[in-house]
Amino acid sequence: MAAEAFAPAKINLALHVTGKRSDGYHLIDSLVVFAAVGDKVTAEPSRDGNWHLAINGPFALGLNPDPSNLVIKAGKLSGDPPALFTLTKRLPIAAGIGGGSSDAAAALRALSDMDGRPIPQDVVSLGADVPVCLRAEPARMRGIGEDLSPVPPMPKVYLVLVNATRHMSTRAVFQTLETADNDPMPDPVPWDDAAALADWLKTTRNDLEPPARRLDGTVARTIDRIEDTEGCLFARMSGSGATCFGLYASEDNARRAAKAIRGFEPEWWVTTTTPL
Ligand SMILES: C[C@@](CO)(OP(=O)(O)O)[C@H](O)COP(=O)(O)OP(=O)(O)OC[C@H]1O[C@@H](n2ccc(N)nc2=O)[C@H](O)[C@@H]1O
Ligand SMILES: Nc1ncnc2c1ncn2[C@@H]1O[C@H](COP(=O)(O)OP(=O)(O)O)[C@@H](O)[C@H]1O
Repeated sequence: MAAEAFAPAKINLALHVTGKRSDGYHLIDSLVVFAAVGDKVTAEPSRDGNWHLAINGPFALGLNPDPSNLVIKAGKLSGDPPALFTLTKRLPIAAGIGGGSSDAAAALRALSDMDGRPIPQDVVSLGADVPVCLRAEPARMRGIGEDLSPVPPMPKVYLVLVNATRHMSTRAVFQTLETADNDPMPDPVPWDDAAALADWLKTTRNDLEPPARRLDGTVARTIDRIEDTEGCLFARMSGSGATCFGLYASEDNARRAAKAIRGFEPEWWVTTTTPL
């Protein structure tokens, strides 16, 4: 029997880099939320005993359906029997919104729903973002991504996600970071409304934004476009970029902002969404 799982976009509302491990991985302290926009992964039993992947959707052409795909890697980590996956790729690739990690987590969920197999233990071996993507709920993420703790509920907010459809290498952004030993994120506090969340975010950082801005000039342009829209309470880059988000209190403002940005930049990926 086939099983389907949603792979929501992951957004790092704040991301402090607080250290570096001896293996080169960085310690982070991040407020992560998930959005109602995302990919879809379907799993069904394989007829020939091999793992298979078919990819469709608006960003399908950017990916190869081969063993390097995180969906297949997740499947193999979960063990036999193999499955046939179908991935509907709606999120831009290498974009700082965890598309690959969220697909891997969705593949594990779909397999588990398909035949009851357990979710494997060592999911961080698939990618630092996979543990948080398996939970797919607001969280404070520490360590390299394996240390998760709950945060106060999100207030009603509207997000506009904007990507100039440029791939950004996570590895290159971490390598361009000047200082790894930075202050941790302040403890999250209950946020009454969108304005309170925006005010709190102003006391935080994304330490990967300065190196990403140095690597790709479209990051600054993307933030400028978002900040110029009416009702934008806060704008920042997510993860290692290059997707940036704008935060709004009203759905109308978010929709109008997305329309205005699309008008200026018709080639960019622009979407309105809400945190899950
Ligand atoms: C930066 C973050 C923030 O949520 O998100 P994205 O921008 O990828 O969405 C994540 O830490 C990314 O997680 P993920 O994309 O799974 O990274 P991985 O595949 O494990 O690592 C890719 C490369 O990034 C670097 N890396 C990644 C995570 C980390 N905590 N420290 C690192 O130094 C390493 O050079 C590694 O080889
Ligand atoms: N299913 C997948 N979706 C997206 N990227 C994938 C997938 N499988 C493997 N990758 C590779 O993982 C890398 C990171 O992609 P992605 O997870 O979209 O970005 P980010 O980590 O910046 O959020 C890309 O170089 C991409 O080729």
